Amino acid sequence: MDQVLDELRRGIMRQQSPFAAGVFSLQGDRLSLECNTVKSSSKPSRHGEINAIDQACRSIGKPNLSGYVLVSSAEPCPMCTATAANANVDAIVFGASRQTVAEAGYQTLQLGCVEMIRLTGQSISVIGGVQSDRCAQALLDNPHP
Ligand SMILES: Nc1nc2[nH]cnc2c(=O)[nH]1
Repeated sequence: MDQVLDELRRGIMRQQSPFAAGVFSLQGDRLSLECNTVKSSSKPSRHGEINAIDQACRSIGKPNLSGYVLVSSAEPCPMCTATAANANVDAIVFGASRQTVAEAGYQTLQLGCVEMIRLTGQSISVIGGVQSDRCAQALLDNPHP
């Protein structure tokens, strides 16, 4: 999560929204580390998690991340959770909750990551609240304009 928070700060310095994510092996080796690029790309789908999943798949040359974990600074939205499930990640780890994302003024679809994974029927572990104070602070310090 430390690396993800560093990437979030790099994104803020590039005038991006305060979200970042990475894909790591179960041993902790990094496959990708990306920030949200919705603003610079004008594409609503360019969440940090989508960028990290895309880059991770590109780096291994296949759209399958089984054996890998998605780590995100904030609770993945349904779009990102579905993409992680499509890529067969083993687990999703996140920091700030969707309630904090909403509190900072960013749009959130009120379907939680755990509920979304349950709907997929896949057995993907979800661990929320990791370094949640630091992740929440990064959002609240950089609210939606
Ligand atoms: N988790 C997450 N929530 C968001 N809400 C708006 N953008 C993002 C993003 O990149 N990640």
